[in-house]
Amino acid sequence: MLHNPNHLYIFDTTLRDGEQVPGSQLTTPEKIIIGEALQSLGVDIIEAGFPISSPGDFQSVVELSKAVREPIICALTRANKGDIDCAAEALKYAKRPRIHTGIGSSDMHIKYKFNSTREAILERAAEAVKYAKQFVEDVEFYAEDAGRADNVYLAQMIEAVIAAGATVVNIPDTNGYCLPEQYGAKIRFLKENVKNIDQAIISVHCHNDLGLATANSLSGIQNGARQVECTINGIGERAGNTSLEEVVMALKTHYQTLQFQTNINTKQLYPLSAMVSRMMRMPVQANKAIVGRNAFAHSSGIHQDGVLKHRENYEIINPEDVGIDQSEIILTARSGRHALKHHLERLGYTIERIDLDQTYQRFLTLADEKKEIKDDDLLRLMGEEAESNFKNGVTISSLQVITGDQSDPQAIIKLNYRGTEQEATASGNGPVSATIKAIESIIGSHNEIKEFNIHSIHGGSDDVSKVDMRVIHEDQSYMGYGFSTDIVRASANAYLDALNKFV
Ligand SMILES: CC(=O)SCCNC(=O)CCNC(=O)[C@H](O)C(C)(C)COP(=O)(O)OP(=O)(O)OC[C@H]1O[C@@H](n2cnc3c(N)ncnc32)[C@H](O)[C@@H]1OP(=O)(O)O
Ligand SMILES: CC(C)C(=O)C(=O)O
Ligand SMILES: [Mg+2]
Repeated sequence: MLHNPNHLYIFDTTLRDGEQVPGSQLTTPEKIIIGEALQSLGVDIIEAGFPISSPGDFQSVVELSKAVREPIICALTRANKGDIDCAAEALKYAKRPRIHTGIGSSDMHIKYKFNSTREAILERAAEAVKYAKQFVEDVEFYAEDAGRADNVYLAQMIEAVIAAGATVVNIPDTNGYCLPEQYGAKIRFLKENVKNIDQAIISVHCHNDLGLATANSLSGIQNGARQVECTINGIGERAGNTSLEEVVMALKTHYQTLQFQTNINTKQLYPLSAMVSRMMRMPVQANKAIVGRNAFAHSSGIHQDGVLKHRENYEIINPEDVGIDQSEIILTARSGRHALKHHLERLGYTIERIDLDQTYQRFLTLADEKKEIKDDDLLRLMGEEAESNFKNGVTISSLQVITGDQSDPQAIIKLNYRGTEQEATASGNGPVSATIKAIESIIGSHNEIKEFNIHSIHGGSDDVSKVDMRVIHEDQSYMGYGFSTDIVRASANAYLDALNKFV
């Protein structure tokens, strides 16, 4: 098979090996949705299923072959005629079909799975490839448990299946046994000792039982493999398979050293990871490389300061490259003043007007009580601070609003302003507008409101609403926040919160 020597073929087996995870079985429409997303991601080969295993899996391979036309569609079989007939039938609508057949290659499997001999198994391997070739040109052979197989015997088997017509030879570390150096040396051994190896592409298929699947795959690639078999989020039997996003981002990050290209649009990695996790009911662990919730989250002060000064101090990948908007600075009791200042500024606080050291001490007390400090906690913290800082600030002593569809809404408000209680009434085209006008008539100035958002904190019509607004005063912008079960009162509170920052 002719191929660009710098192209690394991405063989995705999320729908086959990934789907072997208990509880993660997919319906045919779900498989098609994921298959189409894998096509858009740019994978070269999709292993769609194991057609003999059930009528449902057979049908999924048929439907996926019809729906997904760009990548090669591959179906798995054992080394027997029945499986191969079934796979060929399931693939009959595929634009570019591949049959993936194979058999165990370790002495363990030969003796304890097949109760057979090396010679007989080698013959069955070559026979299966020859038989599959009657149906499709593209036949991949897997030497199951190659990780534990004797290299000399493995080389004989690989030579025989290439002679029988295999276009791709897959060397699986089925049980995730190998160390990276051992696995790399195995691939190199095959490169150097299989006479006809240049007539096929070597594929790596590693499992993660020792957490080495990605390292082993890269080692295989560095020693001559040109196809990598992987799954989204690394899902698969037991501890899983090589994770697609890890191997692709390792190749991209180390392009100067490894010089391999893939067709993967890496910006789709995170959205696809989330989709697969949801559909396969497999949560992604928080510290999972590339796509975990914490992969681009910084929570300790020294790291946060470093990232805020220059992102690359603590990030080797730009989160946007994998489809994540931006890194996160998580506020905890391990955060420092730089991180706190960053979030306060983001929320619209003018730091020059705040005693950062004092605020930080109050923040630490709160952070020791709570694991993570969210925006609402900061707003509450700053609200309390505002109350003590703005002893002479404007506060509401009462608010009455009349609204309905018979007349313009009217607000009657009493404010504590400059040491006295003052009252005003105003109407507007809505209850909030009437209230703001009433406040403005007491303070004697009009300030433009640029942004105005109302959110419910937990959902439900009896919820506390949170209002944020950006108020422009003398060309400066001030954020105001207000909370109340009454959205008009929350809006008035937010306006006064902003106002108290410049009054
Ligand atoms: C490493 C991997 O991921 S391999 C792929 C694993 N995926 C699956 O197993 C898919 C789901 N499996 C199934 O639906 C079923 O197991 C089937 C349809 C494949 C087979 O079901 P059954 O015929 O009932 O057999 P069962 O699964 O119990 O046993 C497996 C048989 O296949 C044989 N076998 C296993 N691997 C191979 C192989 N690569 N080539 C030929 N025969 C094989 C076993 O020796 C055993 O045969 P035996 O009955 O002569 O002892
Ligand atoms: C069927 C083969 C390719 C496999 O999944 C393995 O050996 O892990
Ligand atoms: Mg596997």
